[in-house]
Amino acid sequence: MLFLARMDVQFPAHLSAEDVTRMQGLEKEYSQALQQDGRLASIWRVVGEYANYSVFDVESNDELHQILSSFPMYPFMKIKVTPLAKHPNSIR
Ligand SMILES: O=C(O)CC1=CCC(=O)O1
Repeated sequence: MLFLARMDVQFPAHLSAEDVTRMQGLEKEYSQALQQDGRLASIWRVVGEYANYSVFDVESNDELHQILSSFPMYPFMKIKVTPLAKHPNSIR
């Protein structure tokens, strides 16, 4: 099952720069593991925003929820998920 997720990041003002850097490092590690195993099929930066669009390829809604809620920066992200179906005009 394919899902498009938009993630908007907003760190609280009281978080130190060191904590933000540490979070970003943990996020990168987790994100790259998901990319290695194919569940995070692609991730794109939204130009000019601290946000991304990501395509997930997973078995179920429950699996996607588990993945999203395990992102280290999950408490600091607003996430909007759109389920994707095959377009009838697609050649792939
Ligand atoms: O867009 C970001 O930087 C936050 C994020 C979520 C998953 C990821 O790899 O980065």
